[in-house]
Amino acid sequence: MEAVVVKNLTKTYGKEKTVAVDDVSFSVNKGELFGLIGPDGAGKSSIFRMLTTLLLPDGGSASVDGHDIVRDFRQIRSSVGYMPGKFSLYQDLTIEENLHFFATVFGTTIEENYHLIQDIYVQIEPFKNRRAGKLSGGMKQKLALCCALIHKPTTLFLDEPTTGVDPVSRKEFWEMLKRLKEQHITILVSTPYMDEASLCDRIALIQGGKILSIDTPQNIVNAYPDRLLAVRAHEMYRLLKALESYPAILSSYAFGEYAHATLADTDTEALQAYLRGQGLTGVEVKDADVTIEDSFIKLLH
Ligand SMILES: Nc1ncnc2c1ncn2[C@@H]1O[C@H](COP(=O)(O)OP(=O)(O)OP(=O)(O)O)[C@@H](O)[C@H]1O
Repeated sequence: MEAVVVKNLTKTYGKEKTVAVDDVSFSVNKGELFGLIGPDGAGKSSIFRMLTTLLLPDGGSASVDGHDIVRDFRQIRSSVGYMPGKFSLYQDLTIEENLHFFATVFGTTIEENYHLIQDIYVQIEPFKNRRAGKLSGGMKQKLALCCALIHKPTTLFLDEPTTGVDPVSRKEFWEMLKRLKEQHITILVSTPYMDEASLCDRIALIQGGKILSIDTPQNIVNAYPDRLLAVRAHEMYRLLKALESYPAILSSYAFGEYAHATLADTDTEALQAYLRGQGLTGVEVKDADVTIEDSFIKLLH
């Protein structure tokens, strides 16, 4: 059963008609954790804002729980939860007041749906009288998630929930999402962090308003067409320069302490000899495990 269906959705901005979302189609199954993965400006927020009825599309159509995003905006607004990219809560209200406010707006109470937020809320409850503006990034994020959940949405839209959040809070946040999935809530999450892609059931890789690929993270990685090499030497900058000028090179880029490279041939011995011939020391060439980031880079070219 599909919770979200997007067909040829398009959005342009301004007189110049900058295309932010370009003929995008995908669907999300009920109870799925679906990720929109792409860099800043890829069009993720525009898609989420159209699906939550805050922005009108210029073309195409979409539905959430069978409701059309233009015609049935009222039903969608009462049934979805949305956590925008920028912190959107009332800075002058306390944690408890913010939560109470959101519950009241949706005609419910904190008590009625407390079971949904309990796991998350207990972590910020000791500070419930602190104003939202005075919270740390991780705490703000937890409060925003509680506020987006308090009316028991069927579908949750989380726009870059972990941007600017420390690594420990990021990990905790994804664990919270896993637990929410068990409550049968459909979750759409956007992120620029490629390492978070593997935590989703399925992902759409997006760039320049276009979807490059949609599949499970594992299938996307498995579809990588080339043999990927991890290459190391004592001097990274010189290594990258040498790789660029290697005759059989197809692609090369820095990847942590290694360079990742693909070749037109399979002769890694010849590559090592070439690099040593260029005066590089500490040369190591081995097969690399393909990551979503490698797949993304490949799809971009
Ligand atoms: N209100 C607007 N007016 C003009 N251009 C806009 C507007 N909102 C977004 N854009 C442009 O549309 C493109 C897509 O932006 P969008 O915010 O949807 O991307 P994103 O993937 O969510 O990235 P970000 O993390 O930067 O928000 C970008 O080029 C952006 O500059």
